[in-house]
Amino acid sequence: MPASFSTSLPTATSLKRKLLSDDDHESNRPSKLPTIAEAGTGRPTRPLRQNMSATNVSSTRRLGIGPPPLTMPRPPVLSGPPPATITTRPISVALRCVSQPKVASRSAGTRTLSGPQWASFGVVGNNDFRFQALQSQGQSSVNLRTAENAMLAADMDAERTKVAALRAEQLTLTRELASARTQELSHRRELISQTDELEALRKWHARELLELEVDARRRERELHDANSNLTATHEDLERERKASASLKEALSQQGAAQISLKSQNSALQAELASLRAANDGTAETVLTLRVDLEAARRRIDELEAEAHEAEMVRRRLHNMVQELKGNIRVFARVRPLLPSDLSHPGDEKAREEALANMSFPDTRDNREIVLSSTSESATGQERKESWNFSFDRVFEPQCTQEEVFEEISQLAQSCTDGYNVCIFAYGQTGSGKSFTMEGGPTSETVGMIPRAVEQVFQVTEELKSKGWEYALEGQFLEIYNETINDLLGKGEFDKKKHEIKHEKGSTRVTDVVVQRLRSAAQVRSLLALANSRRTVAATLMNERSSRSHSVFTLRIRGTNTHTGQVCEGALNLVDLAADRLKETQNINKSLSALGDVIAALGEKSEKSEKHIPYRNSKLTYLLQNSLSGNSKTLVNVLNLSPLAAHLNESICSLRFATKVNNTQIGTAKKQVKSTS
Ligand SMILES: Nc1ncnc2c1ncn2[C@@H]1O[C@H](COP(=O)(O)OP(=O)(O)OP(=O)(O)O)[C@@H](O)[C@H]1O
Repeated sequence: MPASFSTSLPTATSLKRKLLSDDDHESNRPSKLPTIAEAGTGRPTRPLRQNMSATNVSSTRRLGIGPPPLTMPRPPVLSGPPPATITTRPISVALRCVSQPKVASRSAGTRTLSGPQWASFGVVGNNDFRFQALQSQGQSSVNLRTAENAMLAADMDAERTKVAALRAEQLTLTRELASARTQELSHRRELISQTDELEALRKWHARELLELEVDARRRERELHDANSNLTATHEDLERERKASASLKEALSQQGAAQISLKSQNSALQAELASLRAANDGTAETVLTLRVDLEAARRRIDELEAEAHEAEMVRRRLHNMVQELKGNIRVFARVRPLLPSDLSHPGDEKAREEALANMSFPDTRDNREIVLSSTSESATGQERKESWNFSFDRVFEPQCTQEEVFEEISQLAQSCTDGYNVCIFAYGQTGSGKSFTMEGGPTSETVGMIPRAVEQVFQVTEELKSKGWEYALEGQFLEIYNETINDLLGKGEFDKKKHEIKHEKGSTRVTDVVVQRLRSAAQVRSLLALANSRRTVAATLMNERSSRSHSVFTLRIRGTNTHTGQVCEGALNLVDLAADRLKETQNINKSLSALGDVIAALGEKSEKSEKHIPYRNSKLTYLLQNSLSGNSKTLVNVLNLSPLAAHLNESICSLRFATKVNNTQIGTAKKQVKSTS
């Protein structure tokens, strides 16, 4: 580890620092050496012999043996022969003799006088003698001193020689010391360079170690990746093994199946061979049959052409029949008595009393209705009255919707042939107009509008095979108080202004929804929507439903792709309102306007210049195109209440219907154009 490595090895810097500190130490070392100054004084601090032997040892150590030379004091090396034993004692003794007034030891020829002697000398009183003695004594001491000085000078010379020798030796030692220091310095430099080298090596090792660690980590990661790859591969392998096992299983099953197929194949091959043999036999038959088929196809084409011709004939005949029946037809329908008509539905007598006296004498053609009543005259006599009416058809209370529609369905066929058909339902309130036109929710009670639409779709579907393509459109309007409302619009009753426009033989009402019709089911949902809107409007305004007319218009445009013929027809299904306020006095305004238009149309067929008052009501103006011209067929379904209480109103309605029924408005002609 690099950390342990760095702690175990001293750094180069620390090592250098140590070496430099040693240098400083060494630089102080000469203080430990004997100083020249001391030697110069002539008073060496140590005995020379000792010094010399120490120098020798030191020299020996400098040559590489023993402890490091720089740490030990280095005495001067004496290169010369050991000096002669020199004692300073005689000199010091001589000097002491010179300085001292009395000399303790004298040569044998000298006599030393004591004090008492000097005293006795004077006492004797011979001054010359004493002077001579003293003079001789002085002379001898001068001589002595001279001799001693000569000896001292000789000693001094000898000492000086020694000092010079010592100085020479010191110089040599100094040089040696300098060379030793140079040597040491070079060693230290060497050591520093080695330390640097060591440091570089350590760094290199540290780098190497780091790289090795990085490499080791990378390898560890690679190993980990390799391990996970190996695991995934193991899993894949396991899956593959399983798949392989299941494939083997499937293969063995396929093998078994193949074997059975092979056997089946060989059986089939045998069968094929026999069939081929049979086929060869029938080839001739096939050829004959093909010829026959070709002849049959030609015959079919001829027959289809004949069928088309027959269809055209059928249409002509159908419409001739309709025309012969009259282009104004009136049906009277009496609704059954309802439980809601009676205060006590279970009471049979009350039931009989509630019912008006109605009879239907024409049991074969069902064309008659007879109403009768018994009243008391002013004289108190019983007065019997009866009213007999005859129409194209009278439906008794038990007649079903289907029976009523049978009479109308032929006219739906006429619409697809290009005729304009108007079917009006009218009668007093609660007589069953809505029931007749729209009907109930079940398939038995479905009214004339849904049935007629269904019929038209059915016919257009059948005529497709004869080259006819039809486009159907529907609109549903309400006329209330001479205002038109769109029952398929947004339900904004009596707010929007809709205008009736007659252009090129067709009628258009502005701003109303004209829905493209694709199925009878779609028409049913449109009728439900219109009814819900009418109900909402009726809830908001009382009596509205009995005063508003509804007009459902189905426009049919057919194109024959074979012949290019185009025919346009319209089916108008009108639920006429009965104004309760006026119905007791007269028929309501729209109905009377309709009666006037029909009457004028009847007169016009006799006098060609007759004015037709279409504009007298919104209803007649709206239906102008369907009422005028040669393309019209009118059906009036008069609904009657069975109640005795409504007898007068019923008679009134029956009279109006008779008036309409007696009108002839000319022969209807279909609207056929040619695109070519
Ligand atoms: N042929 C019928 N068979 C059974 N029920 C009938 C028949 N005709 C009418 N009804 C019932 O008589 C009631 C009144 O009929 P409907 O609402 O059709 O009269 P309406 O003439 O349209 O009345 P209004 O003018 O007030 O709208 C309804 O409940 C209806 O179901």
